[in-house]
Amino acid sequence: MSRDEQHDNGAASGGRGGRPRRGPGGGAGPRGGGAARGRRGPDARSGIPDPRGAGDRDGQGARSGRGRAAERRDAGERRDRPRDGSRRNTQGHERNRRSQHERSFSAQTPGQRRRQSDPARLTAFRALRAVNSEDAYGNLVLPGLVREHRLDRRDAAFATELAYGAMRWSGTWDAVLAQCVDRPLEQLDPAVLDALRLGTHQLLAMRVPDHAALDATVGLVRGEIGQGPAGLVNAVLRKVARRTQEEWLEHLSAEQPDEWRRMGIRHAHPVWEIRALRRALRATGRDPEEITALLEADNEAPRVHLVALPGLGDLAPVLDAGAEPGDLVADSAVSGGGDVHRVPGTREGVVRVQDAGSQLVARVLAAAPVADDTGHWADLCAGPGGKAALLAALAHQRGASLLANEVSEHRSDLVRQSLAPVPREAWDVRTGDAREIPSRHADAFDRVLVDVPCTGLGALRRRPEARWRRTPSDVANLAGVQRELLAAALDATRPGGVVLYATCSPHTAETHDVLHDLLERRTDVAVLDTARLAGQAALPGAFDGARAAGHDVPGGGTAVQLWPHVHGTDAMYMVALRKRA
Ligand SMILES: C[S@@+](CC[C@H](N)C(=O)[O-])C[C@H]1O[C@@H](n2cnc3c(N)ncnc32)[C@H](O)[C@@H]1O
Repeated sequence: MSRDEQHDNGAASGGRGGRPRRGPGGGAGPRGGGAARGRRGPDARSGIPDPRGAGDRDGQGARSGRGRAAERRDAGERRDRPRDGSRRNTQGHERNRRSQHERSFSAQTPGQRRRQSDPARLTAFRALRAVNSEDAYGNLVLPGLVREHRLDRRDAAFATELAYGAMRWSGTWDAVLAQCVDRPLEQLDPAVLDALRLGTHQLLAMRVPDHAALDATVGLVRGEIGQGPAGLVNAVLRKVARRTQEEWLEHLSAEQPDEWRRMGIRHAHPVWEIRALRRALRATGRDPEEITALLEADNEAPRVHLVALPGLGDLAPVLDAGAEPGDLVADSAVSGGGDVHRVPGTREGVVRVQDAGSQLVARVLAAAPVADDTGHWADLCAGPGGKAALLAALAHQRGASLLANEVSEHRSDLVRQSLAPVPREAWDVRTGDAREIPSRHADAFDRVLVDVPCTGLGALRRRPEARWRRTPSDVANLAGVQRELLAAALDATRPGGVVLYATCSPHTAETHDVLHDLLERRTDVAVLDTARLAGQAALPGAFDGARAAGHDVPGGGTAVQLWPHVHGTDAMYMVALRKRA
């Protein structure tokens, strides 16, 4: 199983978190709700991910974000609810009689009647603590905690939605909490603040009855932190519960000084990222007004894309098992749900989870025309190895071989693991700084992939906490190494060979500006028509009409920018360059 979706700077994974409910306008607000009181309108979505995907190690999200458990709960709810909208059970007794202004819920949730914290909420709490106090990656830490707490599928799905949801929406929930706590949030014990975020997510974005969210969160705090803070948490969450999600969003939005901040609240993204994403849409020829759709897509759990390594894996059993054929690249599929580790071929590593955008990157490099290809290919920034495995399999089919380089020892090990299913003669792994490669391998390779370390702003669906962790200074800090790695890639490429510069960030400082600076400095490089290469490497029609992904590059040639809301992939950027003879 590829782990390339799991790690920072790569097409990291995560997205098992459930998707927040769609807002009244169809947007993915944390808790849409239609009518003002409609916390759970008839079309509301549970936001609870498919429990069948909850334990997958790759970390990609369950496709629907909606699980059997939620469906069972809904089914129970529908049985109980007569057409007149009152809530009667099968014996006709009316239950939960409330005024129109009170909230109603259908879900039975883990620990609903327990006074102490239950394992699902404890798991979510520990995941959130690890992320916020130890800088752990949510999508890496949660699966281990789920195993440690021996959660069944339903509780695993609940814990996942709760943890990922609280991570994803923490900026918005903090704005809510700031109005309910009588002191600056920074003055709270960080563990208490995390518990409040979890409680708020249950109250505003999940099908958890108020009393259950309150009791369970207070019980959690009592058990994990102490009796003192339990009182504070109780009082604060009662204030949170006085408004619906939509009412909170309206209220907070009305206080914002401008549209950027309103968007930030409503779509749970930092303002600087919204500005950068909107700028990137415009720079790549798309309508900047697509920003809302993009932010909503970022808040959805990604569909689980699978790839069969060419010549090694077979998609037929995967499709027989319920997956759908992918619509972007050959040999790909979209999981139909369930535990991807049971998909035939995953155990052997010849079928693996990989975002279709990442698959396309490898295929574009392999498809670029190179006269007299001598079969020397390189991947300069290979860890953890997802693209390297696909490239090596493609190389093997052509009698070529891949040098997969990675600076980190640990990630080099992951690259080796990832490459293991590919015949050994088709690859080698080097551990070291790619910027040193030209000193030993100048003008050596026919095809070079340089998938640079980046902010990962194109992979926010997979990494629930990443958006709040990144800062504009990260962009500036990465600028130098991105330029140096691209220069090294060109120096390591033989005249006539091709370099593919790729990044899973659409930020123009990591895409357009890097390319622009290179073209200013070097005369030995020509930008290829990357859009055409991508069209040839992709399935027919993949980029037709509104799905077009290419845009012109100053001075000639094109680059490709994929988008989650358009292509259903990470926002991968790629541009192919020919080193002039
Ligand atoms: C975006 S990730 C690559 C993802 C990878 N291509 C895949 O598909 O699995 C960038 C990688 O570059 C590595 N890296 C960062 N600086 C590097 C350097 N100077 N030389 C080589 N690798 C570097 C990082 O450790 C990280 O593993």
